Amino acid sequence: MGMTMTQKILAKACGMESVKVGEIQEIDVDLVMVTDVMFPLVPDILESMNCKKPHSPEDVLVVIDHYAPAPNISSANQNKYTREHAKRYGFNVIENQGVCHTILPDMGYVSPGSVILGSDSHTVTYGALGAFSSGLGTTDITAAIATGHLWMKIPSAIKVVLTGKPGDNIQGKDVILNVLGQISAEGARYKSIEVVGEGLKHLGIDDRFTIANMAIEGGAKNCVIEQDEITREYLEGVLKKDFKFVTADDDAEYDEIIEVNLSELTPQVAKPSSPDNVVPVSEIVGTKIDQVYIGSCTNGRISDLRKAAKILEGKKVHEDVRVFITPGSQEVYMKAVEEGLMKIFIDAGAFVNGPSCGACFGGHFGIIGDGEVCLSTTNRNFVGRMGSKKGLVYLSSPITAAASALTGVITEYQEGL
Ligand SMILES: CC(C)[C@H](C(=O)O)[C@@H](O)C(=O)O
Ligand code: SF4
Repeated sequence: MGMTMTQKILAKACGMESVKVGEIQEIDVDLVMVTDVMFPLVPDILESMNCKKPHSPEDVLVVIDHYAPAPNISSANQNKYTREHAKRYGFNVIENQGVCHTILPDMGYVSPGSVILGSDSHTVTYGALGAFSSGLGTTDITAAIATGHLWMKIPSAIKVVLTGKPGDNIQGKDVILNVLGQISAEGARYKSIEVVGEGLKHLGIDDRFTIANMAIEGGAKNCVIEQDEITREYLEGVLKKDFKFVTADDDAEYDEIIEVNLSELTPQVAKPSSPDNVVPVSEIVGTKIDQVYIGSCTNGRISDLRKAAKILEGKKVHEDVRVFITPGSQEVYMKAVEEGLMKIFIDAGAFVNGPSCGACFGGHFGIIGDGEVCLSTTNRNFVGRMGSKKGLVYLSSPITAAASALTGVITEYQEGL
């Protein structure tokens, strides 16, 4: 029986020739990432395990990104605790560099075939480069920190085949929203989503990060995207070591195969209050919005900002709409400054934040009030996700978000808007 990409990675990580769906295996972990939200639990759990010396502290990254810069005194104290204890154990602390899932790949921590576990559910993002990556609860994460390995049930897989060529107003966000609409928020529970097909060659690396990032919104354990020349070019720019692509066997088994024909795909939007509540943008054109948010680990990368800037250039955002731009990382921020994108945003009347998780999870930098409607490029639109429980969040691509920022209502972008 052939293996999927995920099975191949996990087989290698547990030193086996092959693994089967449903088996429980002990896998070696290459990297553990913990954010400021969960890290404060780690020292006590390590104590309770009687672990004085974690397995390999140099392979543990503690990223302070959610409540960064600290928006209030309790976060400031929590971050202080995190810094002190992370350093005591010898972990690497990364702060104010941006969102974990944007910075880890760009810093060269992710390679095809590597096993990365994170305390954050969107750790699935790294599968865009052919890694096995998954978000876990803090107890499991701490066990991996303590021992360097973890038990794992080998997941079955859903294959997503991308065909055709997308139009200019289509981004990775439209692809994954469409997939979520097809499979539902439960559809991939504890499964891998493996994305393949000739349509991939039209999707840049940033689009692929967006797709992998939102696999968790379908309940997926992980997501692996087929690697190709686009992956190679990106990895050659960030990795200092050799890497080898992971491929699925021709006779690998999938629970389900779904197809997205990119030629026919139109801009998609997730309506409140679930990321799988997806309709084409055209169905809800004209819905009034109070705020537009462009950023997060889903859509805070440079190509996202470039696309938004192209639409906003020389224009003014609608007078009734607040527009927040939150780059995913310092690196993205700097590039955007160098390319003149920030000037375009500010001239258009948008507000630019420093890189952070920001308002994505209702933390700070633009949360919404009672009855307000936000069109956001983030990944979740649950009740209360971006602030008030009486607010509503719609999810879209940066192109749709930028077009809507100009009109004050949900808008399908067309040339010449
Ligand atoms: C706050 C944190 C636990 C959470 C996650 O795990 O995903 C956050 O990053 C999110 O996007 O909801
Ligand atoms: S940007 Fe949003 S989705 Fe991403 S890690 Fe931060 S809070 Fe979670």
